[in-house]
Amino acid sequence: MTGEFVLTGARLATMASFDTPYGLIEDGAVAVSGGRIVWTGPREKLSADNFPWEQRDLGGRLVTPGLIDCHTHIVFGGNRAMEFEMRLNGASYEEVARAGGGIVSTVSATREASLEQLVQDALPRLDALIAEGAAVVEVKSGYGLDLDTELNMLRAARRLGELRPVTVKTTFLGAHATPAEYKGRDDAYIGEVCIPALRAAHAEGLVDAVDGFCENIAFAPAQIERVFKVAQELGLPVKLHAEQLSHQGGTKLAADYSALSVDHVEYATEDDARAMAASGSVAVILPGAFYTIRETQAPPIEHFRSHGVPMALATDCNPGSSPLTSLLLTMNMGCTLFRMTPEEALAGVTRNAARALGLTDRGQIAAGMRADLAVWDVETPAELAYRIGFNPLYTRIYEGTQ
Ligand SMILES: O=C(O)CC[C@@H]1NC(=O)NC1=O
Ligand SMILES: [Fe+3]
Repeated sequence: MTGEFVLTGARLATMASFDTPYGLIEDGAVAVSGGRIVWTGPREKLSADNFPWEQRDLGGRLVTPGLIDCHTHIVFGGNRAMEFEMRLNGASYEEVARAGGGIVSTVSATREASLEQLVQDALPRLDALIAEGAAVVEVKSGYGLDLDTELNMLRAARRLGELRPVTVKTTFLGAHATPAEYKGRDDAYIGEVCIPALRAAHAEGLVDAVDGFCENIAFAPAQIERVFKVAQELGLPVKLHAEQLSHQGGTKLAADYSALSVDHVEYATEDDARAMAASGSVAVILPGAFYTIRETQAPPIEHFRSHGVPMALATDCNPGSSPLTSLLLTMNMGCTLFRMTPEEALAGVTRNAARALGLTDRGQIAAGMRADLAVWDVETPAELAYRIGFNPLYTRIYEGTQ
């Protein structure tokens, strides 16, 4: 189904209003033309004269906005199952990192991989996300840590968006770790590799946003700020992995730069939440990493709620701390591990995830939005977060095409 059509008999979780939970419209209709939603509302208010198009009755099925995974590292070489075993033998995530494992151990496999190999390795991960209704996927660099490979990763990310009916948003993450050849010389790496790679990637049109890893096993706020200053000079928005394993003050820095989002935030404080509320930054909650590295400090959901900080949820799909390619399981984890409500979880992979990527025409079912929709064989929206390991997707509509 493509072109102009009307969906009827749909329970619409529009995520577009706060009047009712999920912005729910019980017996709704959606008129689509040119890949856009041109009208939506209760079926009885649909004027067939205005939209004399093919109608398709969805039989009462639930319709949500197409899902959005706003934080992934799905482009990388190799895998890290052996570290999984190390941790099962008692090594902590930080001990693995300090022993030369962690991020830098994926770097050599990524540097050795061709562009085509990086694309082919990532496609199954992308397909798994699409199979659960994803319409937008953010993809970061950060496993090259040299100029050529950082660019190759972002080229692979762009290629993924050409090969599949999905929107790929790219994020430069050169400040992910210091590579072995710069061990103990973080500042030199930032100046000699990371920043030149950012400039080159931007010049090639490969960068939609800039990220960093602010942590005691990665970079200090002052080092991240060097990268953020260049992002600002290039007119690129920023986001930041912050307060994941400890409190380093990355959140405040990100808020100072009006970051689109601050991600992980397990160790964020109420003051951090206030700063994020003031800057309009989204808290991106990543339960897959919390779960995989057996973290014990949950993110301050209540502070985000009370200060009106929008919360997104994402897989953080990466080979070390979150080998997760299910947004539905991510939603379940957000509820079960962090006590987010099912409505917050759905907002986390739709409306708020769009905001975390600076997208204004995704993540909601409303006139003017792109016609990215997911149709589900469930009665209620809560079932999407409730079930574990079950994918009830009936069909996916991407930019008005089923
Ligand atoms: O272990 C990896 O490969 C990525 C870890 C991932 N990156 C980051 O900044 N925080 C994480 O948990
Ligand atoms: Fe991450």
